[in-house]
Formats: sequence, C-alpha cells, structure tokens
Amino acid sequence: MALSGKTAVVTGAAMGIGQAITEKLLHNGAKVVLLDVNESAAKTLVENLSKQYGQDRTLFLSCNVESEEQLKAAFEKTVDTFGGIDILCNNAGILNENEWEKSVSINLLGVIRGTYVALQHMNKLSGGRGGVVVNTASMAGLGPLITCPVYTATKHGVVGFTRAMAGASAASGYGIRFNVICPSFVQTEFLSDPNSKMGQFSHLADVIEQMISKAGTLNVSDVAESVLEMVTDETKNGEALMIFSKGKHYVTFPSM
Ligand SMILES: NC(=O)C1=CN([C@@H]2O[C@H](COP(=O)(O)OP(=O)(O)OC[C@H]3O[C@@H](n4cnc5c(N)ncnc54)[C@H](O)[C@@H]3O)[C@@H](O)[C@H]2O)C=CC1
Ligand SMILES: CCCCC/C=C\C=C\C(=O)C/C=C\C/C=C\CCCC(=O)O
Repeated sequence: MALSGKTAVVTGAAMGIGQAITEKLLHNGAKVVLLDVNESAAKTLVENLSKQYGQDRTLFLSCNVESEEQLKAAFEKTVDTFGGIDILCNNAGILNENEWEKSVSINLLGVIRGTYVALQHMNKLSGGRGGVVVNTASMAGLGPLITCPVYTATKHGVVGFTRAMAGASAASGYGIRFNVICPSFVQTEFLSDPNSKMGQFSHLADVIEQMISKAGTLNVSDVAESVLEMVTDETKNGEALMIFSKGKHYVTFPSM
C-alpha cells in the first residue's frame, strides 16, 4: 500500500511513539491527523511538522479517546478536511495502576471506541475506502508485567480485539486490515517515575528495573518502522508483531 494521497489518524500523537508514527507516515507521503489531549505539545509539534511537510499535510484535533462524542467529531472533521480515512493508529495509552479504571477506559475501551467510530467512515460496505488499522499493544499484551496487572489486562484485550476484528473484517468484506504491535520497553515519558505508577505493586519495582536493564530499551523510530511495515504490507492481517531491542518477530498463536 503506497502512502501518497492516503489519510491517517493517530491517537496519542503529541509525544513518544505516536509522534514517531506520525513522522514516519508523513515522511512516506501520507497526510496525518493528530489526536491528543495534550494540546500544547501537539500544537508545537504540528507547527514544526507543517514547516517540514507543508501546511496541508497535518491537522491537530484535541480529542480524548475516553469520549465517543469527541472521537466522532474528530473523524467527521478528518473526512470533511481530507475526504476520507485510510489508516487508523490506535496508540494512546497510559500506565497507572492507581487509576486502573481510567487505564481500562483509555487503553482498551479507547481502542474499541476509536475503531468502531472509524469503521463508519472506512468500511467499504458503508461507502468507505477500506484501509488498515494498527493498534499499539505491548509485550504485556502477550505475557504478564507483574507490577501492572490492569495494564497487562488492557493490552491482552487489545491483542484479542485486533485479531477478532481482523477475522470479522475479512469474513464480512469490510476491506480493512487489522494488526497490532507489541513493543518491549520504549524510551519515552512512559518509563519515567515508575514507582508512582505501580500502586499496590510498587514493592516489586526492582523486578521491573532488572527486566529493563536485561532487555534494554527501544527507540521510538524502531517502533514506528514496524507500524509502517504493517500499514504498507497488504499481506498482513490479524498479525501481532513483537518488537525487542534486538529485533522483531511475528507471534504464532494456537489455531482455533
Ligand atoms: N514506552 C513504552 O515502554 C511502551 C509503550 N507502549 C504503548 O505505546 C503507547 C504510547 O506510549 P508512549 O508513547 O510510550 O507514551 P507517552 O506517554 O510518551 O505518550 C502517550 C500520548 O498519549 C496521549 N494520551 C494519553 N491519554 C490520552 C487520551 N485519553 N486521549 C488521547 N490521547 C491521550 C498523551 O497525551 C501522550 O501524548 C501506549 O499505548 C503504551 O501503552 C507499549 C509498549 C512499551
Ligand atoms: C510502572 C512500571 C513502569 C515500568 C514499565 C514501564 C513501561 C512498560 C510498558 C510496556 O508496555 C512494556 C511492557 C512489557 C515489557 C515486557 C517484557 C519485556 C521483556 C522482553 C525482552 O526481552 O525484550
């Protein structure tokens, strides 16, 4: 899938992995709509991106993925501005075991909300152009991160939802592919101040420190490169890609 002339929507685009995905898609020719709650970071980023790629290639819309109303307004504005949506990256996420209901609402329900609203515009059966959805899960979507049971649950949910949607889309003729990335630790703000985010499991902080020093950390650009692969490779549907500091690997699941 060539990206020239395509329109992408990226959630959690103001910083970190979402920023890198945005830059990668722009660099490869797409137009990108950035959704985020951090208005100041997003506005500064879009100013810089507009200088680099042109004013008509990016748009920031303030949007909380916890709100279906805000997501609907953002996707409608995207279609009004760019004529359709071809790529959705559900990337926004938080790590906070104290505020665990909010974690579920953003990390899992935000992905489901974003997908269902986008389907109304992307689904070929309802007049859309089809396309591809890439969700950001985590290695914690495949195995346990013991300091973060709720974060782990949300990311397992994202992996399961993505794979089931891939099957549903293929069986129904939506013309939309669904894939999920599962990165190991990535060097972003996410890794800062871990003790305050572990809630009742902060006594296990040493375990995570040891995991990080053993596994190393990824650069956001490595993660964005994997997203690009899943967007452009039209053979990929229902795939989960593990990304480590030493390489990447497609997950083999038991067949059902
Ligand atoms: N950094 C890491 O080690 C890893 C991160 N991930 C996942 O990658 C995704 C991005 O994480 P990072 O870039 O590292 O984090 P980050 O904290 O650097 O960036 C997250 C972005 O999401 C935005 N955001 C948060 N809540 C939002 C909401 N309700 N609505 C819209 N935007 C919202 C933030 O404002 C921020 O711009 C998350 O889903 C995270 O779970 C996955 C594996 C490892
Ligand atoms: C509050 C705890 C902070 C420490 C962890 C911070 C963020 C981690 C986010 C992730 O999504 C990463 C999740 C899991 C990594 C799991 C295993 C990594 C080991 C794999 C390897 O060998 O690379």
